[in-house]
Amino acid sequence: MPTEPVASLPPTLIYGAGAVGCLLGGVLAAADAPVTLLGRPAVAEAVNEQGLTIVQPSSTRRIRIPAVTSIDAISAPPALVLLTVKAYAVAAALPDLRRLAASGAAIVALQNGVGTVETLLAEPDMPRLASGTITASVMRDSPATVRQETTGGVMLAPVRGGVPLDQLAAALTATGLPAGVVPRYQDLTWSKLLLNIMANATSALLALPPAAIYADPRLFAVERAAFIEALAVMLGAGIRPIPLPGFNVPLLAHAMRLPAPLARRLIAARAARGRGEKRPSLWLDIERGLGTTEVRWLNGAVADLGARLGIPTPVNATLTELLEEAARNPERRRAFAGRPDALLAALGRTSGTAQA
Ligand SMILES: NC(=O)C1=CN([C@@H]2O[C@H](COP(=O)(O)OP(=O)(O)OC[C@H]3O[C@@H](n4cnc5c(N)ncnc54)[C@H](OP(=O)(O)O)[C@@H]3O)[C@@H](O)[C@H]2O)C=CC1
Ligand SMILES: CC(C)(CO)C(=O)C(=O)O
Repeated sequence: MPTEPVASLPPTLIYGAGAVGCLLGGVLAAADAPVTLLGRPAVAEAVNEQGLTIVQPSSTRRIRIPAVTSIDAISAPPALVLLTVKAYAVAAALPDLRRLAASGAAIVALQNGVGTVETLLAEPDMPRLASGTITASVMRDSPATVRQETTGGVMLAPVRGGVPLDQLAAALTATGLPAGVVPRYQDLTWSKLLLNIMANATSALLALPPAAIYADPRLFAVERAAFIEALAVMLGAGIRPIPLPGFNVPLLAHAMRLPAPLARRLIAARAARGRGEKRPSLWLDIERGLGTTEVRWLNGAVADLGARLGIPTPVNATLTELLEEAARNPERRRAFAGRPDALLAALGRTSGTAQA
């Protein structure tokens, strides 16, 4: 029997059976919530045949959850859609999302970065929208196995129209993933962006793990400058850092503004562990060889808002450009892989100095 918070969750479709989608769908299905996964054929086939294996810090479970490859195969129209594709895959999903919205579904966008909510808001016929973020780090080990690498939870925020966010938060919390609701989606998405830009673009370009980025004071200075730029554009737009499950973002923002050596001493060790064994997302994106990454929604969003507000964001703008070039052209990435001096030079930072 599902517990009361899970029983009150309306029929829910997880659109994007990847690491995050499988974790959220899996924990809800394990608690008997009415969830269906929508994913690629290899994933749907493996999940339907073998069940979905969820590895969490304190348990490993195999869960039965129906998986489909098309919205035409769903038995009843969902009332709720958790959108869990990458930000760069949202455009291709729009025709499905329009049909789902037309049949009454509310859509919760769980992408990292800033821009997906705005894309959905531009859709005139999506009256019920919300935003969400997950702070746990999740990897896919095989088509039907996902691994939650770090503890964390989910934070949700309304965007437009009525979305049963309190029910969703209560259901997720009942499954063991602490979840809450905040009033302003901009605070939510930008606070998560602050976490996501840390040791992400630099790590992807250099093919070095976050621990190596934080160990080098010159690279830490780049991280700190990118973070402070992002914070400046947020504050300039009236957006505030807020606490997210497992991450005190306001305290992090305070620590980052301390002098660089002190900031590094306070932040480096915790930040290096933030993703567990998972590589930073932009590194994973670039290695998939699709020619695209989520950098436009991360550092790129900082540069875009900075340009609109007249706030300089040279580090984020350059990291966006370099990563986009490297995603399109592997030769460009080879120029930086394992070569901090080359990246520092491309960022206009004299090698050997730790500029603020
Ligand atoms: N993994 C993590 O630890 C965290 C990720 N996030 C964010 O959550 C979002 C999802 O990330 P993650 O789960 O890691 O990404 P994944 O790439 O693991 O999952 C997305 C899945 O959706 C599939 N997909 C994309 N478009 C469609 C479509 N039209 N129809 C069916 N399936 C589709 C993808 O298939 P294919 O690959 O073939 O396109 C992929 O299997 C991202 O924005 C990410 O930044 C947030 C917090 C933590
Ligand atoms: C940083 C993390 C793990 C969650 O906070 C994340 O969002 C990601 O790696 O994509």
